[in-house]
Amino acid sequence: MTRAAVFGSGNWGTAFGMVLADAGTEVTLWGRRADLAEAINVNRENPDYLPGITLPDGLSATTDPATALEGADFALLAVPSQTLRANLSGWAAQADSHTVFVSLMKGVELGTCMRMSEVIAECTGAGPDRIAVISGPNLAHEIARRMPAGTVVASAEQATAERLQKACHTPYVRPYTSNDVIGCELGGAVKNVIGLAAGMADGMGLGDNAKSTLITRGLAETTRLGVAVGADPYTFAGLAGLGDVVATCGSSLSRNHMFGVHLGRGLSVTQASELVRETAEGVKSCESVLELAERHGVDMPIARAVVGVVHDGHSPKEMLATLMARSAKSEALY
Ligand SMILES: NC(=O)c1ccc[n+]([C@@H]2O[C@H](COP(=O)([O-])OP(=O)(O)OC[C@H]3O[C@@H](n4cnc5c(N)ncnc54)[C@H](O)[C@@H]3O)[C@@H](O)[C@H]2O)c1
Ligand SMILES: O=P(O)(O)OC[C@H](O)CO
Repeated sequence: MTRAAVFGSGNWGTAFGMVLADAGTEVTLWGRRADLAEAINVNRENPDYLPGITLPDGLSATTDPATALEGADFALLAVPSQTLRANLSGWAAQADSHTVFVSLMKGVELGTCMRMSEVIAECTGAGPDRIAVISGPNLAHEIARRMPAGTVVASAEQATAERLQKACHTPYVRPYTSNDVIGCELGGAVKNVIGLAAGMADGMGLGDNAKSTLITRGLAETTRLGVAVGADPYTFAGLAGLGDVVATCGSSLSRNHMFGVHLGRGLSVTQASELVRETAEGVKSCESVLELAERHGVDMPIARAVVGVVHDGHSPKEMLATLMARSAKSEALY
């Protein structure tokens, strides 16, 4: 039987643990809190993140990373992107030499501008055949209710992608394989930044044309960055690109979207953080995405405008004025 350790018992770690278990994979969920692990094991529920959802039998929880990793074919990582490096320094040595590390995260590390698969490679020493990424339009609360979705399982090694695809294929999750790890990761990380901008537009009541324009031009600048760092531009037309940006920008279940809505309604970053208490990756990753773009000489006006609001004290109205005042140009798709 395939075994998986899932690190992070928040929304996505728990929901994706359910997917794996429903696909017949034996899952051990790691979390920091003993009381939450006990609630999961005894009550078959994660009351903090997915209240009212009964967890499948093939899923148990622990606070001990070694127990989670014992015999694991896959170690799936669903912690905040900015803590991954510190987390892996405590866990990596306990993994078997064959364990495949899988990023479920959608962020870029501050300071280094590394994608999560790059952080994994550096911290674990795993080669490309032992690294994978899963990304797509996957709102945890819908998946946990077994509502249908597609997703992308990406690894440089096709055999790794196919093994992981099998380990998470259920009647309600349809995983597609890809070899474009860079494109899938950047699609996931940058859509959170676009989601913040679209949320601000919604919060300001700017209408569907404005939001659609942000989605489309946001995808263009995401693709521009992706191509500059080695991604396949077509990946951004797929589930990990277009698919995810549409789900994020359109859903009130998206934390990034809702964070932006609060800002657009006039709340401060501190007030929005208090309302959206869960991980909204774009709030931090907008800075690392923009820095990555600048390192590669790529223009990302929407990401720059989001950084202006979230970190430099600009108002969403100023963001709108800045974006609309840009000089006229032809519509390059990236
Ligand atoms: N929620 C979704 O719908 C969804 C879907 C796809 C991808 N993701 C991505 O998955 C990742 C996790 O998101 P989430 O929704 O599960 O977030 P969450 O806020 O629901 O859960 C985060 C988990 O990480 C834990 N955590 C926080 N700080 C930690 C630390 N320093 N060390 C170890 N653990 C720590 C928290 O206790 C919690 O269990 C993010 O990168 C997110 O973009 C989320
Ligand atoms: O809640 P968000 O904004 O982190 O989005 C969740 C997923 O990434 C959507 O695919």
